[in-house]
Amino acid sequence: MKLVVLGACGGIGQTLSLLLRTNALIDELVLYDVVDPVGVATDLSHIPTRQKIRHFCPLSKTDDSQLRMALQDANVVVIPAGIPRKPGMSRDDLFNINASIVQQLVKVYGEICPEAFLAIISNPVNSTVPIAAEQLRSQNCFHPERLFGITTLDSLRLEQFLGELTGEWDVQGQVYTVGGHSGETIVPVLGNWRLRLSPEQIKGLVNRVRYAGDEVVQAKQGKGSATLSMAAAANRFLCGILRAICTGETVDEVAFVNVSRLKADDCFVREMMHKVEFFGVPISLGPEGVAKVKSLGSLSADEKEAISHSLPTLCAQIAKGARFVKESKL
Ligand SMILES: NC(=O)C1=CN([C@@H]2O[C@H](COP(=O)(O)OP(=O)(O)OC[C@H]3O[C@@H](n4cnc5c(N)ncnc54)[C@H](O)[C@@H]3O)[C@@H](O)[C@H]2O)C=CC1
Ligand SMILES: O=C([O-])CC(=O)C(=O)O
Repeated sequence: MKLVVLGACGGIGQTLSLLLRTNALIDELVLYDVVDPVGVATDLSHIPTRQKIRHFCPLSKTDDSQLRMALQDANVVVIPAGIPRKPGMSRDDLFNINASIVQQLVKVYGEICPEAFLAIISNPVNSTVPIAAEQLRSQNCFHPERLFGITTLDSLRLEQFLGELTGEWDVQGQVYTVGGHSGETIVPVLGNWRLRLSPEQIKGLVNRVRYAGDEVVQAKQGKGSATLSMAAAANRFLCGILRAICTGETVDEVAFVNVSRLKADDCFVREMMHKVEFFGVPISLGPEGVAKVKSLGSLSADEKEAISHSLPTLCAQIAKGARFVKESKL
């Protein structure tokens, strides 16, 4: 199993690579960054595992030969490349820089390893994932069941903040977020836990999860956004993908995916799939990618309303990503 990290020298990339270094399902870990990853790779290579570690960096601003080599025969590709926010910025403010970074990396992915699972971390996720999809469509190699925006950090935060309120932290899978990855497009789904909380507690919890990214951006005072918790979130998600590919088990995850062509059991989900092309949903993953969208269970009136409310913003951010690719000269 070969896993490639594109943007491996950043705050997320380094921490995530550390976590992946000890994953026994990975035979070859490849680090790629425009900043030479030789130091990070050498450092990680002293951690004893049978995993092979390799590193690549472009030879010049226009060189893509090293990226091509990095991606050769990849099974899983994760992209944390791109700039992070500073206080006062929205994730959408990152669009102008990160859109081109993601598009360029995905173009080469499409040429070299379009069958690999592709997981995108770079913000704004609500637009970078549609950018990847549109770029791959233009190359006739889009596999919607293998493209993911990683929104796991929102669910991690929900689990943690719920734990702080209830004293119960072992709630993975019982609560999660759906929708997108920005402000009001993040919709926490509380399942039976909503019965244990007062309306004020629910309101406070939902608001904290939605704006938890800002909490970290402000605390880091201009030195970036969440890196350590994001690396933990991406590691959780990638461990799920690796298990699904390597063991053939069906694995449950939540991710921002192209819902319009997926199977779903739930009629609420099916109805929503007609209104929006990409949405964060609970999914069952198999060795070929997303097998189906899982049911959202019984939603509260507020959760349903929040989902409806998220759709116009999400649709606009998705369309912005697709338009960027259609108008680009890449
Ligand atoms: N999906 C999510 O929940 C989250 C997403 N993020 C996003 O992740 C991204 C990365 O964040 P950090 O690691 O904190 O940033 P960082 O600035 O520490 O690292 C980014 C890395 O990307 C590299 N890079 C830039 N252009 C590249 C290219 N063309 N090819 C390869 N590498 C390239 C940089 O050299 C740098 O090493 C940001 O866009 C941030 O907003 C951050 C937290 C959560
Ligand atoms: O807030 C940011 O810019 C980074 C991010 O997506 C998060 O922490 O959720």
